[in-house]
Amino acid sequence: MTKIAIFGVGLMGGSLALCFKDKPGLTVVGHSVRESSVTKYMERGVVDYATTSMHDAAEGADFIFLCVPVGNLEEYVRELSAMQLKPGCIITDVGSTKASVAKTAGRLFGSGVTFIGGHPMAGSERSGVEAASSYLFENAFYVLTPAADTPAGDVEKLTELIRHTKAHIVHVDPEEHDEIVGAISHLPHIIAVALVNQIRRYNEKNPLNSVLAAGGFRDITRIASGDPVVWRDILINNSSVLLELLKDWSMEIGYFVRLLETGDGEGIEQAFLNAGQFRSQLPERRKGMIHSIYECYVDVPDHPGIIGKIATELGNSRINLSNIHIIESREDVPGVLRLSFRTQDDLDQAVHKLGEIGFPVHF
Ligand SMILES: NC(=O)C1=CN([C@@H]2O[C@H](COP(=O)(O)OP(=O)(O)OC[C@H]3O[C@@H](n4cnc5c(N)ncnc54)[C@H](O)[C@@H]3O)[C@@H](O)[C@H]2O)C=CC1
Ligand SMILES: O=C(O)C(=O)Cc1ccc(O)cc1
Repeated sequence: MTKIAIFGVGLMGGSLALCFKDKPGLTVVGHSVRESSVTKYMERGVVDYATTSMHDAAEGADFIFLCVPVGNLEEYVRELSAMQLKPGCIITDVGSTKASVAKTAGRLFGSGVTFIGGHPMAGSERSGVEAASSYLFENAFYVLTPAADTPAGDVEKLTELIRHTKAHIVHVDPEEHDEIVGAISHLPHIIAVALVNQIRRYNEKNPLNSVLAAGGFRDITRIASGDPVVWRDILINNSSVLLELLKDWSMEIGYFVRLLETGDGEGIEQAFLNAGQFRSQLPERRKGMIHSIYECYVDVPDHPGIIGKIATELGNSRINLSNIHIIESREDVPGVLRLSFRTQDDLDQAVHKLGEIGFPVHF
Protein backbone atom coordinates (compact mmCIF):
# COMPACT_ATOMS: atom_id res chain seq x y z
CA MET A 1 0.00 0.00 0.00
CA THR A 2 1.21 3.52 -0.82
CA LYS A 3 0.47 5.79 2.15
CA ILE A 4 -0.45 9.40 1.41
CA ALA A 5 -0.59 11.81 4.36
CA ILE A 6 -2.50 15.08 3.94
CA PHE A 7 -1.91 17.87 6.43
CA GLY A 8 -4.88 20.31 6.40
CA VAL A 9 -7.91 18.67 4.76
CA GLY A 10 -9.68 21.84 3.58
CA LEU A 11 -10.71 22.82 0.04
CA MET A 12 -7.38 21.78 -1.50
CA GLY A 13 -6.36 18.96 0.83
CA GLY A 14 -9.89 17.51 0.78
CA SER A 15 -10.07 17.67 -3.02
CA LEU A 16 -6.70 15.88 -3.34
CA ALA A 17 -7.84 13.28 -0.80
CA LEU A 18 -10.96 12.63 -2.90
CA CYS A 19 -8.80 12.20 -6.03
CA PHE A 20 -6.63 9.56 -4.31
CA LYS A 21 -9.17 7.78 -2.10
CA ASP A 22 -10.41 4.36 -3.25
CA LYS A 23 -7.74 4.18 -5.97
CA PRO A 24 -6.11 0.73 -6.00
CA GLY A 25 -2.99 0.54 -3.83
CA LEU A 26 -3.48 3.98 -2.20
CA THR A 27 -4.44 4.75 1.37
CA VAL A 28 -5.12 8.34 2.46
CA VAL A 29 -4.53 9.66 5.98
CA GLY A 30 -5.73 13.14 6.98
CA HIS A 31 -4.22 15.27 9.74
CA SER A 32 -5.72 18.18 11.61
CA VAL A 33 -4.68 19.96 14.78
CA ARG A 34 -8.34 19.90 15.89
CA GLU A 35 -10.15 16.78 17.14
CA SER A 36 -13.48 18.06 15.75
CA SER A 37 -11.97 18.31 12.24
CA VAL A 38 -10.65 14.75 12.46
CA THR A 39 -14.20 13.53 13.24
CA LYS A 40 -15.55 15.59 10.33
CA TYR A 41 -13.01 14.16 7.82
CA MET A 42 -14.00 10.62 8.84
CA GLU A 43 -17.75 11.34 8.78
CA ARG A 44 -17.52 12.83 5.29
CA GLY A 45 -15.45 9.87 4.11
CA VAL A 46 -12.80 12.01 2.39
CA VAL A 47 -9.93 10.04 3.96
CA ASP A 48 -9.38 6.41 5.00
CA TYR A 49 -8.12 7.47 8.41
CA ALA A 50 -7.69 10.77 10.29
CA THR A 51 -5.62 11.78 13.27
CA THR A 52 -4.46 14.76 15.33
CA SER A 53 -1.04 13.13 15.74
CA MET A 54 1.52 14.50 13.34
CA HIS A 55 3.68 11.48 14.08
CA ASP A 56 0.94 8.93 13.22
CA ALA A 57 0.13 10.73 9.99
CA ALA A 58 3.73 11.11 8.78
CA GLU A 59 5.09 7.75 9.97
CA GLY A 60 5.63 5.36 7.06
CA ALA A 61 4.14 7.83 4.54
CA ASP A 62 5.33 7.55 0.95
CA PHE A 63 3.93 10.99 0.07
CA ILE A 64 3.14 13.95 2.31
CA PHE A 65 0.94 16.82 1.04
CA LEU A 66 1.04 20.06 3.03
CA CYS A 67 -2.29 21.80 2.41
CA VAL A 68 -2.33 24.40 5.20
CA PRO A 69 -2.26 28.20 4.73
CA VAL A 70 1.01 29.59 3.30
CA GLY A 71 1.96 31.14 6.66
CA ASN A 72 2.07 27.69 8.30
CA LEU A 73 3.93 25.79 5.58
CA GLU A 74 7.44 26.48 6.80
CA GLU A 75 6.70 25.37 10.39
CA TYR A 76 5.40 22.04 9.00
CA VAL A 77 8.51 21.65 6.83
CA ARG A 78 10.68 22.32 9.89
CA GLU A 79 8.80 19.83 12.09
CA LEU A 80 8.89 17.13 9.41
CA SER A 81 12.62 17.63 8.89
CA ALA A 82 13.14 16.74 12.58
CA MET A 83 11.14 13.49 12.26
CA GLN A 84 12.18 10.00 11.23
CA LEU A 85 10.39 9.74 7.88
CA LYS A 86 10.25 6.69 5.61
CA PRO A 87 13.35 6.64 3.36
CA GLY A 88 12.28 7.78 -0.13
CA CYS A 89 9.38 9.85 1.24
CA ILE A 90 8.34 12.69 -1.08
CA ILE A 91 6.96 15.85 0.52
CA THR A 92 5.02 18.40 -1.49
CA ASP A 93 2.71 21.35 -0.76
CA VAL A 94 -0.11 23.20 -2.52
CA GLY A 95 0.71 26.73 -1.37
CA SER A 96 -0.09 29.64 -3.71
CA THR A 97 3.48 30.95 -3.40
CA LYS A 98 6.54 28.85 -4.04
CA ALA A 99 9.87 30.71 -3.52
CA SER A 100 10.05 30.83 0.30
CA VAL A 101 8.90 27.25 0.98
CA ALA A 102 11.30 25.91 -1.68
CA LYS A 103 14.15 27.80 -0.03
CA THR A 104 13.39 26.53 3.49
CA ALA A 105 12.81 22.94 2.36
CA GLY A 106 15.93 22.97 0.18
CA ARG A 107 17.97 23.84 3.28
CA LEU A 108 16.32 21.30 5.60
CA PHE A 109 15.90 18.05 3.68
CA GLY A 110 18.97 15.99 2.95
CA SER A 111 19.30 12.54 1.47
CA GLY A 112 16.42 10.10 1.78
CA VAL A 113 13.60 12.65 1.79
CA THR A 114 12.74 14.88 -1.18
CA PHE A 115 10.72 18.10 -1.18
CA ILE A 116 9.06 19.18 -4.45
CA GLY A 117 6.91 22.33 -4.27
CA GLY A 118 3.49 22.26 -5.94
CA HIS A 119 0.61 24.58 -6.79
CA PRO A 120 -2.60 23.27 -8.30
CA MET A 121 -3.85 26.35 -10.13
CA ALA A 122 -7.52 25.70 -9.60
CA GLY A 123 -9.69 26.51 -6.69
CA SER A 124 -12.55 28.72 -5.74
CA GLU A 125 -13.59 31.47 -3.37
CA ARG A 126 -14.99 28.76 -1.07
CA SER A 127 -12.98 27.05 1.67
CA GLY A 128 -13.08 24.05 3.98
CA VAL A 129 -13.54 20.34 3.36
CA GLU A 130 -17.26 21.03 2.70
CA ALA A 131 -16.26 22.66 -0.61
CA ALA A 132 -13.87 19.86 -1.65
CA SER A 133 -14.48 18.05 -4.93
CA SER A 134 -12.67 15.32 -6.83
CA TYR A 135 -13.33 17.35 -10.02
CA LEU A 136 -11.59 20.52 -8.81
CA PHE A 137 -8.33 20.00 -10.69
CA GLU A 138 -9.62 18.38 -13.87
CA ASN A 139 -8.08 20.22 -16.85
CA ALA A 140 -6.41 22.85 -14.67
CA PHE A 141 -2.65 23.47 -14.60
CA TYR A 142 -0.75 21.88 -11.71
CA VAL A 143 2.63 23.60 -11.23
CA LEU A 144 5.59 21.67 -9.79
CA THR A 145 8.78 23.49 -8.85
CA PRO A 146 11.56 20.85 -8.64
CA ALA A 147 15.07 22.19 -8.01
CA ALA A 148 17.91 21.50 -10.46
CA ASP A 149 19.24 18.77 -8.12
CA THR A 150 15.86 17.09 -7.39
CA PRO A 151 16.16 13.40 -8.40
CA ALA A 152 14.29 12.92 -11.70
CA GLY A 153 12.86 9.60 -10.41
CA ASP A 154 11.16 11.40 -7.51
CA VAL A 155 9.64 14.03 -9.81
CA GLU A 156 8.34 11.15 -11.96
CA LYS A 157 6.85 9.35 -8.90
CA LEU A 158 5.03 12.50 -7.74
CA THR A 159 3.88 13.23 -11.29
CA GLU A 160 2.43 9.69 -11.59
CA LEU A 161 0.46 10.18 -8.37
CA ILE A 162 -0.80 13.65 -9.31
CA ARG A 163 -2.13 12.29 -12.62
CA HIS A 164 -5.12 11.11 -10.54
CA THR A 165 -6.20 14.77 -10.41
CA LYS A 166 -6.51 14.87 -14.25
CA ALA A 167 -4.63 18.20 -14.19
CA HIS A 168 -1.96 19.29 -16.69
CA ILE A 169 1.37 19.15 -14.90
CA VAL A 170 3.92 21.88 -15.70
CA HIS A 171 7.33 22.74 -14.23
CA VAL A 172 8.11 26.36 -13.34
CA ASP A 173 10.98 27.99 -11.45
CA PRO A 174 9.72 29.07 -7.95
CA GLU A 175 10.63 32.79 -8.29
CA GLU A 176 9.17 32.99 -11.79
CA HIS A 177 6.03 31.28 -10.45
CA ASP A 178 5.59 33.93 -7.74
CA GLU A 179 5.99 36.79 -10.23
CA ILE A 180 3.51 35.38 -12.74
CA VAL A 181 0.95 34.14 -10.22
CA GLY A 182 1.32 37.46 -8.37
CA ALA A 183 0.19 39.23 -11.55
CA ILE A 184 -2.57 36.89 -12.72
CA SER A 185 -4.03 35.83 -9.36
CA HIS A 186 -2.83 37.76 -6.30
CA LEU A 187 -3.14 41.24 -7.85
CA PRO A 188 -6.68 40.54 -9.17
CA HIS A 189 -7.70 39.41 -5.67
CA ILE A 190 -6.42 42.71 -4.20
CA ILE A 191 -8.23 44.70 -6.88
CA ALA A 192 -11.49 42.78 -6.31
CA VAL A 193 -11.35 43.34 -2.55
CA ALA A 194 -10.49 47.04 -2.91
CA LEU A 195 -13.33 47.53 -5.39
CA VAL A 196 -15.90 45.76 -3.20
CA ASN A 197 -14.80 47.78 -0.16
CA GLN A 198 -15.11 51.04 -2.15
CA ILE A 199 -18.69 50.17 -3.10
CA ARG A 200 -19.36 48.94 0.46
CA ARG A 201 -18.54 52.45 1.70
CA TYR A 202 -20.85 54.08 -0.88
CA ASN A 203 -23.53 51.58 0.11
CA GLU A 204 -23.43 52.74 3.73
CA LYS A 205 -24.64 56.13 2.47
CA ASN A 206 -27.01 54.73 -0.15
CA PRO A 207 -28.18 51.07 -0.04
CA LEU A 208 -29.36 51.34 -3.64
CA ASN A 209 -25.73 50.61 -4.59
CA SER A 210 -25.97 46.96 -3.57
CA VAL A 211 -29.49 46.61 -4.93
CA LEU A 212 -28.33 47.65 -8.39
CA ALA A 213 -24.96 45.86 -8.27
CA ALA A 214 -25.44 43.46 -11.16
CA GLY A 215 -23.69 41.11 -13.59
CA GLY A 216 -20.39 42.85 -14.29
CA PHE A 217 -19.79 43.79 -10.67
CA ARG A 218 -20.57 40.30 -9.42
CA ASP A 219 -18.44 38.68 -12.16
CA ILE A 220 -15.27 40.59 -11.44
CA THR A 221 -15.63 40.52 -7.65
CA ARG A 222 -16.40 36.81 -6.99
CA ILE A 223 -12.83 36.24 -5.87
CA ALA A 224 -13.18 38.94 -3.18
CA SER A 225 -14.99 36.26 -1.13
CA GLY A 226 -11.81 34.19 -0.67
CA ASP A 227 -10.82 32.95 2.79
CA PRO A 228 -9.31 35.91 4.75
CA VAL A 229 -6.57 33.87 6.48
CA VAL A 230 -5.51 32.05 3.31
CA TRP A 231 -5.28 35.37 1.44
CA ARG A 232 -3.59 37.26 4.29
CA ASP A 233 -0.80 34.67 4.17
CA ILE A 234 -0.47 34.67 0.36
CA LEU A 235 -0.25 38.47 0.11
CA ILE A 236 2.22 38.85 2.97
CA ASN A 237 4.39 36.05 1.60
CA ASN A 238 4.47 37.56 -1.91
CA SER A 239 4.58 41.21 -0.78
CA SER A 240 7.77 42.26 -2.60
CA VAL A 241 6.36 41.07 -5.95
CA LEU A 242 2.97 42.62 -5.18
CA LEU A 243 4.40 46.02 -4.23
CA GLU A 244 6.01 46.26 -7.69
CA LEU A 245 2.78 45.10 -9.37
CA LEU A 246 0.75 47.67 -7.43
CA LYS A 247 3.05 50.45 -8.68
CA ASP A 248 2.23 49.36 -12.25
CA TRP A 249 -1.45 49.12 -11.31
CA SER A 250 -1.52 52.71 -10.06
CA MET A 251 0.07 53.75 -13.38
CA GLU A 252 -2.74 51.96 -15.25
CA ILE A 253 -5.33 53.74 -13.10
CA GLY A 254 -3.46 57.06 -13.51
CA TYR A 255 -3.69 56.59 -17.29
CA PHE A 256 -7.49 56.32 -17.05
CA VAL A 257 -7.60 59.42 -14.84
CA ARG A 258 -5.77 61.35 -17.60
CA LEU A 259 -8.02 59.93 -20.34
CA LEU A 260 -11.09 61.16 -18.45
CA GLU A 261 -9.59 64.53 -17.47
CA THR A 262 -8.75 65.23 -21.10
CA GLY A 263 -11.96 63.64 -22.48
CA ASP A 264 -9.79 61.38 -24.67
CA GLY A 265 -12.50 59.16 -26.20
CA GLU A 266 -10.11 57.70 -28.75
CA GLY A 267 -7.74 56.67 -25.95
CA ILE A 268 -10.60 54.97 -24.07
CA GLU A 269 -11.68 53.11 -27.21
CA GLN A 270 -8.11 52.01 -27.79
CA ALA A 271 -7.77 50.75 -24.19
CA PHE A 272 -10.93 48.61 -24.54
CA LEU A 273 -9.78 47.41 -27.98
CA ASN A 274 -6.33 46.34 -26.71
CA ALA A 275 -7.81 44.62 -23.64
CA GLY A 276 -10.51 42.85 -25.64
CA GLN A 277 -8.01 41.61 -28.22
CA PHE A 278 -5.63 40.23 -25.59
CA ARG A 279 -8.48 38.67 -23.62
CA SER A 280 -9.93 36.95 -26.70
CA GLN A 281 -6.55 35.29 -27.25
CA LEU A 282 -6.53 33.73 -23.76
CA PRO A 283 -7.02 29.96 -23.78
CA GLU A 284 -10.78 29.37 -23.97
CA ARG A 285 -12.60 27.82 -21.07
CA ARG A 286 -9.37 26.47 -19.57
CA LYS A 287 -10.24 25.72 -15.98
CA GLY A 288 -7.75 27.69 -13.98
CA MET A 289 -7.16 30.75 -11.96
CA ILE A 290 -10.31 32.75 -12.35
CA HIS A 291 -12.67 30.48 -14.29
CA SER A 292 -13.04 27.37 -12.22
CA ILE A 293 -16.21 25.73 -13.47
CA TYR A 294 -17.69 24.70 -16.79
CA GLU A 295 -20.60 26.99 -17.47
CA CYS A 296 -22.67 28.57 -20.20
CA TYR A 297 -25.48 31.09 -20.43
CA VAL A 298 -28.82 30.44 -22.09
CA ASP A 299 -31.23 33.09 -23.29
CA VAL A 300 -34.74 31.96 -22.42
CA PRO A 301 -38.09 33.69 -22.53
CA ASP A 302 -39.26 34.72 -19.07
CA HIS A 303 -42.23 32.41 -18.64
CA PRO A 304 -43.17 29.59 -16.24
CA GLY A 305 -42.01 26.07 -17.00
CA ILE A 306 -39.02 26.97 -19.13
CA ILE A 307 -36.43 26.09 -16.47
CA GLY A 308 -38.15 22.77 -15.87
CA LYS A 309 -38.07 22.06 -19.60
CA ILE A 310 -34.33 22.71 -19.86
CA ALA A 311 -33.52 20.63 -16.75
CA THR A 312 -35.73 17.78 -17.99
CA GLU A 313 -34.21 17.77 -21.49
CA LEU A 314 -30.66 17.66 -20.05
CA GLY A 315 -31.69 14.99 -17.54
CA ASN A 316 -33.31 12.85 -20.26
CA SER A 317 -30.01 12.99 -22.17
CA ARG A 318 -28.15 11.95 -18.99
CA ILE A 319 -26.20 15.22 -18.89
CA ASN A 320 -25.28 16.10 -15.29
CA LEU A 321 -26.22 19.69 -14.45
CA SER A 322 -24.36 20.77 -11.28
CA ASN A 323 -26.03 24.16 -10.85
CA ILE A 324 -28.64 26.38 -12.42
CA HIS A 325 -28.73 30.09 -11.63
CA ILE A 326 -31.33 32.62 -12.70
CA ILE A 327 -29.77 36.01 -13.42
CA GLU A 328 -32.36 38.22 -11.80
CA SER A 329 -31.09 41.64 -12.77
CA ARG A 330 -32.46 41.63 -16.32
CA GLU A 331 -35.86 43.26 -16.12
CA ASP A 332 -37.94 43.54 -19.29
CA VAL A 333 -35.43 41.53 -21.32
CA PRO A 334 -35.36 37.80 -22.00
CA GLY A 335 -34.37 35.91 -18.84
CA VAL A 336 -30.88 34.52 -18.73
CA LEU A 337 -29.88 31.26 -17.07
CA ARG A 338 -26.38 30.26 -16.03
CA LEU A 339 -25.87 26.49 -16.26
CA SER A 340 -22.87 24.89 -14.54
CA PHE A 341 -21.42 21.45 -15.19
CA ARG A 342 -18.68 19.40 -13.54
CA THR A 343 -16.89 18.31 -16.68
CA GLN A 344 -16.04 19.68 -20.10
CA ASP A 345 -17.79 16.69 -21.61
CA ASP A 346 -21.10 17.48 -19.87
CA LEU A 347 -20.83 21.12 -20.99
CA ASP A 348 -20.12 20.13 -24.63
CA GLN A 349 -23.06 17.70 -24.66
CA ALA A 350 -25.34 20.33 -23.10
CA VAL A 351 -24.37 22.94 -25.71
CA HIS A 352 -25.19 20.43 -28.44
CA LYS A 353 -28.52 19.37 -26.87
CA LEU A 354 -29.67 22.94 -26.16
CA GLY A 355 -28.81 23.93 -29.72
CA GLU A 356 -30.92 21.02 -30.99
CA ILE A 357 -33.98 22.10 -29.00
CA GLY A 358 -33.66 25.73 -30.02
CA PHE A 359 -32.05 27.50 -27.07
CA PRO A 360 -29.11 29.79 -27.98
CA VAL A 361 -26.08 29.34 -25.74
CA HIS A 362 -23.51 32.02 -24.80
CA PHE A 363 -20.21 31.90 -22.94
N1 LIG B 1 -8.35 28.43 -2.16
C1 LIG B 1 -7.87 28.16 -3.34
O1 LIG B 1 -8.59 28.29 -4.32
C2 LIG B 1 -6.45 27.69 -3.47
C3 LIG B 1 -5.61 27.60 -2.37
N2 LIG B 1 -4.33 27.18 -2.52
C4 LIG B 1 -3.46 27.03 -1.34
O2 LIG B 1 -3.91 25.88 -0.65
C5 LIG B 1 -3.65 26.00 0.75
C6 LIG B 1 -4.90 25.66 1.51
O3 LIG B 1 -5.94 26.52 1.12
P1 LIG B 1 -7.47 26.07 1.10
O4 LIG B 1 -7.58 24.61 1.00
O5 LIG B 1 -8.15 26.95 0.14
O6 LIG B 1 -7.89 26.54 2.57
P2 LIG B 1 -8.93 25.88 3.57
O7 LIG B 1 -9.19 26.92 4.60
O8 LIG B 1 -10.07 25.27 2.86
O9 LIG B 1 -8.08 24.72 4.22
C7 LIG B 1 -6.95 24.96 5.03
C8 LIG B 1 -6.72 23.76 5.93
O10 LIG B 1 -5.64 24.06 6.81
C9 LIG B 1 -6.05 23.92 8.16
N3 LIG B 1 -5.42 24.99 8.93
C10 LIG B 1 -5.76 26.28 8.97
N4 LIG B 1 -4.94 26.96 9.80
C11 LIG B 1 -4.08 26.06 10.29
C12 LIG B 1 -2.99 26.14 11.20
N5 LIG B 1 -2.66 27.29 11.78
N6 LIG B 1 -2.31 25.01 11.48
C13 LIG B 1 -2.66 23.84 10.89
N7 LIG B 1 -3.68 23.70 10.03
C14 LIG B 1 -4.37 24.82 9.74
C15 LIG B 1 -7.55 24.05 8.17
O11 LIG B 1 -8.11 23.33 9.24
C16 LIG B 1 -7.91 23.42 6.82
O12 LIG B 1 -8.00 22.02 6.93
C17 LIG B 1 -3.13 27.42 0.96
O13 LIG B 1 -1.73 27.36 1.13
C18 LIG B 1 -3.50 28.15 -0.32
O14 LIG B 1 -2.57 29.16 -0.62
C19 LIG B 1 -3.82 26.79 -3.73
C20 LIG B 1 -4.61 26.85 -4.84
C21 LIG B 1 -5.99 27.31 -4.80
O1 LIG C 1 -11.56 31.45 -7.34
C1 LIG C 1 -10.77 31.47 -8.29
O2 LIG C 1 -11.14 31.47 -9.47
C2 LIG C 1 -9.33 31.43 -8.02
O3 LIG C 1 -8.57 32.21 -8.53
C3 LIG C 1 -8.90 30.33 -7.11
C4 LIG C 1 -7.46 30.25 -6.76
C5 LIG C 1 -7.03 30.80 -5.58
C6 LIG C 1 -5.71 30.68 -5.21
C7 LIG C 1 -4.81 30.04 -6.03
O4 LIG C 1 -3.54 29.92 -5.66
C8 LIG C 1 -5.23 29.46 -7.20
C9 LIG C 1 -6.56 29.56 -7.57
